[in-house]
Amino acid sequence: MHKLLSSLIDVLNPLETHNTGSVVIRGIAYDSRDVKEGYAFFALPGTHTDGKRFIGAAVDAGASLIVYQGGLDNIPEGIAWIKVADARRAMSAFSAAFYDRPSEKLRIIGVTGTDGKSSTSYYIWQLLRSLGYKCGIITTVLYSTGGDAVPNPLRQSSPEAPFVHAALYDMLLEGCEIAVVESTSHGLSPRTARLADVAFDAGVFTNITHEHLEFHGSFENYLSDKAELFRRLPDYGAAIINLDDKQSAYLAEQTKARRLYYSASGNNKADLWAKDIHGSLEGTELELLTNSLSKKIRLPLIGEFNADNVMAAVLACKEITGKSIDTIIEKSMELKSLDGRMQAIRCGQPFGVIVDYAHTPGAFERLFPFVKRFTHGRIITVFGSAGERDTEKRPWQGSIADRYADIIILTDEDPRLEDRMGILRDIAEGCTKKSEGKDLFLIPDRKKAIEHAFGIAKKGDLVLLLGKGHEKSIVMADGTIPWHEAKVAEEILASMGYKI
Ligand SMILES: CC(=O)N[C@H]1[C@@H](OP(=O)(O)OP(=O)(O)OC[C@H]2O[C@@H](n3ccc(=O)[nH]c3=O)[C@H](O)[C@@H]2O)O[C@H](CO)[C@@H](O)[C@@H]1O[C@H](C)C(=O)N[C@@H](C)C(=O)N[C@H](CCC(=O)O)C(=O)O
Repeated sequence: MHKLLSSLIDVLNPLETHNTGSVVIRGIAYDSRDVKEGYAFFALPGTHTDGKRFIGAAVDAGASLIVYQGGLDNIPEGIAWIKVADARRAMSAFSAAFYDRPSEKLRIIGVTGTDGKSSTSYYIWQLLRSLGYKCGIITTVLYSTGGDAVPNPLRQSSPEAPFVHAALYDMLLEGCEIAVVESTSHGLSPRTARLADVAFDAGVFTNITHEHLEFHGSFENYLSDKAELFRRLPDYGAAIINLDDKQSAYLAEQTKARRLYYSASGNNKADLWAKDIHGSLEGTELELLTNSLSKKIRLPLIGEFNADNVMAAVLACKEITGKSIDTIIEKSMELKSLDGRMQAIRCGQPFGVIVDYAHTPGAFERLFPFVKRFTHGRIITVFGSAGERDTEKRPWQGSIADRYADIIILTDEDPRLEDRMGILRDIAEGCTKKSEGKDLFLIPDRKKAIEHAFGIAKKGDLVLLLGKGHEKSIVMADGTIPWHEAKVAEEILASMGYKI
């Protein structure tokens, strides 16, 4: 694919331009290591370094255009360059234009919230497919441009704008009508502008609790960044809101779109509400109600919180397709859960093992009381907290686990450049009822931590492995190591003599 720069230049709102006549653009990169012949290189300011330091490398790799913000000491000769006010914002607009604004030709459903975004997105995608629609999906866990979903190749949930628009473009080429885009607060934030030029038709809000305050600065900013999805909806669009969340009124005020509410707590002011939710480690039974319908269903999904996710998905599908809610609810009984989300590991061992991605206080508050109800023995939990991310949540995670778990084993999640033991000590501050060495263990090496958990687990106990879920790596100070929590758990069980 290629385009003349002259057909794209206006969307950049250039402050200064140089050599921009008859330049051909063949792709877009924000990392010099990804630049190929004819690419536009966006030099982005970063938290660790500045993209402008890599302009030389981008030129050597064949870049035909450099876009940057702020001052530049060595302006390269013999190449086109454009100075803009905000390089990330410019990259978003440029990416949308380069790929012919694919989001305007698809019906786009954005899903935001602290917890449940990926599952809800996946349920919407599955429901749409079972209703006969061809659709794509971009989530933390998986990704599809029209065919079967494959694991997300990136470590980002909301990827950078060039990836998003390229994926939406591929979806159109493959004949998709609808796309489901998991929309994180990072992606929606004007500071990253990753989703700034995606034309959403419907937005789903799952819930909001404490997370990513290292990035947003305050809960108010975090909430406001999430609300960006709702501000951006057109008046003919649909805003699907969890009525049970404290921020539902705020979210509703932020949009001119039609508002639809769901409630898992049985609030009949909602458009769709649930009652008699009974979960077990096998699935979830509940009754779904609207003003004109009541339907008892069984979801093959573990975790009562899935009632919220499924109701959100049902309403989103109804709004985007116009199909009857009855038909959509019927299809929800065949939904599959995401890899690493309440995934039971069964290798014949006498204790239970569940792998889940829960890594926020909100997710802990939902998960622990649920599993406690079905566990006759002890709860042994293994988890950590990400380095260089929200530090305030660490003791909070510890105190929730302290209330419900009998034994806590703290371990690496993604330490990054932080001191590994320091992170574990921060979490341990919240575990006031436990004593180190007795029912609290700090074992940074995640494999050793899981081995320890399995080693002490007895018949009837439940071992909860939290925080990694589907993720395929652990980010350490000196690089990334491959990881697959479910496989590691199975391998350790196999070494103990338990095999499927
Ligand atoms: C903390 C954060 O947001 N980091 C993002 C940021 O990285 P950074 O600021 O560290 O970049 P940097 O290392 O300083 O480099 C600056 C620039 O120089 C470039 N560079 C660097 C080296 C080189 O040799 N050549 C080169 O061109 C880099 O590609 C970058 O564009 O800019 C990068 C490029 O745009 C992003 O990929 C990166 O996201 C990383 C992967 C990340 O982990 N982001 C997380 C926090 C995130 O966005 N998470 C949310 C999930 C939220 C949720 O769970 O709800 C998400 O949507 O994924």
